[in-house]
Amino acid sequence: MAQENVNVVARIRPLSNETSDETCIEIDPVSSTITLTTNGKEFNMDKVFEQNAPQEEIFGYVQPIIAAVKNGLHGTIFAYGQTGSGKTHTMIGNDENLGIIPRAIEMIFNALNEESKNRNDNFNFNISCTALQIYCEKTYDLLNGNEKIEIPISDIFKNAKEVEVNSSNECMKIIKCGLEQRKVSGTSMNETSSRSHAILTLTLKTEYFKGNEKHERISRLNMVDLAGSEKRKHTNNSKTQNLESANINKSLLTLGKVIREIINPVKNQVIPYRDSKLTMILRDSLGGNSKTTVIVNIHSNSKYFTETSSTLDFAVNVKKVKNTAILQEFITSKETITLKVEVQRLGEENDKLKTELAKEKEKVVQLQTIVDEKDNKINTLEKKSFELEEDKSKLELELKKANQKQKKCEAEIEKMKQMINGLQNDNKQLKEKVQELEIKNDEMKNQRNADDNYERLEKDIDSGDFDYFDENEVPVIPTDFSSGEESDSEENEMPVPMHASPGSTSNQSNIICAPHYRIGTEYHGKWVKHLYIFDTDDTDLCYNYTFVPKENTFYAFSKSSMNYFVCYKCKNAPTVSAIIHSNENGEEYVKLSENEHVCEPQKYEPHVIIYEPDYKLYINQSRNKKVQRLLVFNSNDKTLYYDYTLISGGNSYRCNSCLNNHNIYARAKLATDENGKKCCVLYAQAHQCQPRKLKPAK
Ligand SMILES: Nc1ncnc2c1ncn2[C@@H]1O[C@H](COP(=O)(O)OP(=O)(O)OP(=O)(O)O)[C@@H](O)[C@H]1O
Repeated sequence: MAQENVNVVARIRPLSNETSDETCIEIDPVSSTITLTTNGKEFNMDKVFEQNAPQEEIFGYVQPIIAAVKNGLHGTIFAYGQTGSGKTHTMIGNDENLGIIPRAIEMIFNALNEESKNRNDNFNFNISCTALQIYCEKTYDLLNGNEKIEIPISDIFKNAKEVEVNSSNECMKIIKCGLEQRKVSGTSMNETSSRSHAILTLTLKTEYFKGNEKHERISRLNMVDLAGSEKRKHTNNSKTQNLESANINKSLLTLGKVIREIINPVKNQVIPYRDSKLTMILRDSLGGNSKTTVIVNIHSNSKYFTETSSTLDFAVNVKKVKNTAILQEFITSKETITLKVEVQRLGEENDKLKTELAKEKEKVVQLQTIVDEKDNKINTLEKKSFELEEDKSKLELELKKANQKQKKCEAEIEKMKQMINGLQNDNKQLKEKVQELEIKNDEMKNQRNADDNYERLEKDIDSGDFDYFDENEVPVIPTDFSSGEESDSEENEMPVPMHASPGSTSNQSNIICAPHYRIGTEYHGKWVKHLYIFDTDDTDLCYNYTFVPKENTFYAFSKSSMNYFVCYKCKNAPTVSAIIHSNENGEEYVKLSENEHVCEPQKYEPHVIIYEPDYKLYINQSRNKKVQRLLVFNSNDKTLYYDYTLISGGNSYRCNSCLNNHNIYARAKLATDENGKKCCVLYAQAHQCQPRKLKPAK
């Protein structure tokens, strides 16, 4: 573990085609000395590569570092120099002139593959790479989308993405890809000027077994392409480029300062590696555990004399830095390995258990939450249950009271029912009594009427005012009862309706003369006039027409003008017009136009047939007018009779027993039955009147 100085080589870039292309240095290749022609200052290097030195030659010079890294030592190669001096050309190069980085990668893979083939001690290797850039004092990961990262001083690669690579091609592809994201821009001094420091690191892990021991080596090769320093006076940069330039110069100044302090340490003063990101990364490479080669690139044009002088000063200083490269090998016995494996296994198991424990804890927390929620629910339900119990007790109390009330009410209802029954019975009895009394009253009234009638009748008969027909007499039919004159008719019949002579002017088919019509009035919610018409040939038939009041003649039934009727039976039939005329004898008749009226005439059923000598027809002169009455009684015992009064010229009679019923009228006619026996046939429409006892039988 001997200390050794940082190896410093100078590479002079070819002069450009500038007109004032005059060099400011002289080179002594034997002593590797560069002399500034302007001031004669000499700078001794470990090696000087002149303008035409090919890339292979430069690489050939740094190969020992790469070999050392392959064998387990840390190594660093970095290029330093003013902008445009050829740093990127030296480190990366191009497809035709590969720089140190692609050549180093290829060499490492070839060497390790070769070694792996040749050794028989279970030699194994693994290579990974990282690529960072420092731009304006911030670090970015070129293999991870140029993401900005922090680099802790304890482990500068901690946050960097480390990509395992299996071949030099793969490795170069990845690195090229990363470098495409590097900050590069065209400046007045370099069309492809790097505006950031690029740090590519290969990490090599090798292992082999020797006896019971496992030998592990972990070494790193840092290859750094620094951004170039530039003087303002030689540039015509943009504002951004000037800012970049200021940052580049600042970090390079810090690098120079760190190097000066390494070579001239101040007692009790730490080397200010932390002053810049670059020095933090190069900490091991400068004064630490690394074999380091610095390539100072020089643009020898005399106009860059100051920059060249500064670069050579840096080179001389960095050359004084001493490093101690330590073999990064870790030897482990099999037991230790076994134990390590066991420890690792236990660690993994522990991790697994920790994960499971965390999951279980999470479950417990979830369960606890559920339990808490349930507890809350239970509390709420208990509270509700308690409240419901209270309500239940209250309701039971109220129910008890209500039941008691209901019982009382039921008892009262029972009492009232009994009372109602009693009252209903009383009511029934009273009604029955009332009915009885009403019947008695009616009977008494009837009896009184009958007695009056009978008395009057007997009186009439006794006084001789009362004529009657005997069975051989033909009654005289009055034509005008109001006039009180008797008819001269000598027909041997009871009052029978007859045809009137139609007027000579009338061509109507239905012309009916008095007394074959009758005008009656009925009450159906309002008073309605009826025209009853009898057929003289068949006294059983009757037409019943209802008067239809015409507009402006409301209820105005007139004998002198046309009246309109509808058939009572078929109310929908056409209107029938009727006018009452008088013939030359002064008899009234009805002239009826029965337009298309096909209704069947209503037939009266015989109500009673009275055989001789049981009927009598009287003409009563009482009450200042002649009244024709039909008295019908049993001639044997004189106990039963019907008492009818003739009320119209149509041989119609009203029952004297039910005077109030206007709808009831009767007609009588003398007839001979099939045995030739004379009789009186009495027709009565719905006449329900019972025969009355006139006089007790003698
Ligand atoms: N030794 C060389 N042989 C041929 N061409 C060279 C050599 N050195 C530099 N050049 C050319 O000079 C130009 C600038 O070189 P390069 O970009 O490598 O400089 P740089 O130091 O990296 O500059 P910066 O710091 O601005 O990035 C490039 O076109 C490069 O090809």
